[in-house]
Order: sequence, then structure tokens, then C-alpha cells
Amino acid sequence: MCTAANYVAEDHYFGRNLDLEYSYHEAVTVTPRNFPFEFRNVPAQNTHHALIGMATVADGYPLYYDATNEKGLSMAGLNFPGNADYKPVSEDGTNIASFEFIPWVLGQFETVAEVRDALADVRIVDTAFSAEFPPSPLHWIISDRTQSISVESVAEGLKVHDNPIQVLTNNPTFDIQLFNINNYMNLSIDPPEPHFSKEIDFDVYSRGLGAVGLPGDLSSMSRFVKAAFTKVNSVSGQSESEAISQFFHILGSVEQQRGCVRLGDKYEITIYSSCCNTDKGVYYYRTYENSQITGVDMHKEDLDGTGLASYPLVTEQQILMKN
Ligand SMILES: C[C@H](CCC(=O)NCCS(=O)(=O)O)[C@H]1CC[C@H]2[C@@H]3CC[C@@H]4C[C@H](O)CC[C@]4(C)[C@H]3C[C@H](O)[C@]12C
Repeated sequence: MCTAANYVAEDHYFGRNLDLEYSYHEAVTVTPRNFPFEFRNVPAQNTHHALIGMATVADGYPLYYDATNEKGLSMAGLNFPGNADYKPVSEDGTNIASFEFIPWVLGQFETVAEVRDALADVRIVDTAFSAEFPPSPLHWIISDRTQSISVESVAEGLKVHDNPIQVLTNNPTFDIQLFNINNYMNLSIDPPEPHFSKEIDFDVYSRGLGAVGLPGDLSSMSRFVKAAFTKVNSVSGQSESEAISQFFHILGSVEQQRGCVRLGDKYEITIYSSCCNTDKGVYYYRTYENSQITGVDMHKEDLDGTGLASYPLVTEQQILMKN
């Protein structure tokens, strides 16, 4: 399970939790403008926007989980098991393999509006990257500073949904996630008014009673509601420090603590939480055991180069001892 969100303070931020019981050796990876992006069924992009994000690099190719380009357009792939339906390659249209979708979009576009137009012709195809990396069932959130869309390749075809909440989790399909929010319209950040009955004396005995009923479990539908409530009501200062702190707290509201979700002999955990300042091209992250924020600045790399720059995650706790 995962959760992704888009957030605007002075700058624009985009990030996600990656929740899983194992790791694919992901690393913060910068793809410079002249790294040749080859695609299986469409022409290569030999020169393109530079990207920064989290990726597994396999055979020299960055398999991005989430990324931002130098124009601030951002995108994340989240698990969508049972619903993702990739198509066979066909003669017509633009055939993009699921693992190519992030590079193909972020390599060439600057805004969500441009992506939406281009998607009219796109088919997400079932081509595997390799025998070791078969297609993963994913859906995607694509965001710029002003809006987000969710993209789902399902049995009926490619669905592009406006995402006014600017949050994505996992199953079920996005239309159902959005509809489910209706059940929570009475939740409030303010103290509740008694509507239950005039016969009963109610006592507002605690702060936060306005949001009683907000789900706290770790299922994907519950995380969608929890993250939505937290994000849309979020208030932060405008500084970088205040904004990224707030963003990590939004993601923290839906993080997975080891022990609460059992998967055979393992437990699901939030492997990393990321927060990219998309205006500055700085990718910040924390890991399950490292609460310190680590950053990688794409503009410190040679963005006119041809080679990937990859920074393995700092996963050990960094403790500042004071005596
Ligand atoms: C598993 C993760 C989602 C986390 C999640 O939701 N976990 C709940 C599992 S459960 O549903 O609860 O059981 C997703 C998110 C992004 C994915 C990578 C995208 C690039 C690449 C695409 C290739 O085609 C296959 C390998 C590849 C490295 C992918 C591996 C894996 O699929 C990643 C990490």
C-alpha cells in the first residue's frame, strides 16, 4: 500500500509513502537531459527534461516509482492489484509499457493539461521490462502546482480522473475512492454541534471531537480519507523547513508501523516517505529507521550530461547526542 500527495505552500511539493514488506534497492536517481530514454514501441527521447526521483536502476535504466521533472511536473506509481489491466501492443495509438510511463510523461511534458491531451492516444501495454521485472499492477497520480489527475488502465480502457483531493492510495478504483469521501462530509476541524437528539445533553469533553469517525486503520480506502482530511485542512508556514515538516506530517498520518499489517512471516512498513520541492528540484526523504530528513538536489548534478546519478538511501537512524 502507498499514499501520495500534492501540496502547495510558497513552493510546490509532491511526495509519497512507499509501504511494502521488502525493498527493491531503490535509490534517489537523477536522469540528466541527454540520457537516452529508449522506449519499446515509440521513438526514443534522446534529449528531454531532467528527472529526479526514487528508482531501481536495472541494466542502466531507471525504473522510477515516483519522480519530478525540472519543470515541476510530478508523478507516482502506486499499487493497484486486481484492477490494473495492461493491454497487448496494438498497431494504432501510442503504446507505452507500464515501466516506461513515468519517463515518457516527465521527459516531455510541463503541465497536467498537456499530459491529459496526450493521454487521449495512449495505451498502457503489458510489455515486461525483463523476466526479473514483470509488469507491476499500478495506477498513477500526475500533478503540477495547480492540479492533479489519476490515471488508471483498467479492463474498459485508460481512465483519466480529475483528482481534486490531490491524494492517491490504492484500491478500489479512483471513482469509488472519491465517492466514498461523501460519507465523511460532516467531519470537521471545529468542535461538533449536537444534532443527535435534543433529549440528550452532550459534552464536548475533548479537543478533536469534530473529526470523530475519521478512519484510523491502514486499509487503502481508510488511508485515502485520512490523508485527504489531513491534507485539505493542512496549515503550514511558507518557509522550506515549515512546509516540508508539514508535508512529512501529512504522510505520517497514514504511515505503517511494523506489526500492524501481517503479510505471511513479514509485516508491511513505510519503507520511505518522500517530499520533493518541485520548484527547486530537491528530493527529500526519510526511511523507516532514519527519521532524519536527507536531501538530494538535482541542480547540483550535471543536468546536460548523459549518465544517471544514483544516491543509495541512508537507512540508519541519525541521532544527535547532546552530552
Ligand atoms: C510495490 C510498490 C507499491 C507498494 C505497494 O503498494 N505495496 C503493497 C503490496 S500489496 O498490494 O499490499 O500486496 C511498487 C510501486 C512502484 C513499483 C516499481 C515501479 C518501477 C518498476 C516497474 C517494473 O515493471 C517492475 C519493477 C518496478 C521496480 C516496480 C516494483 C514495485 O511494483 C513498485 C516498487
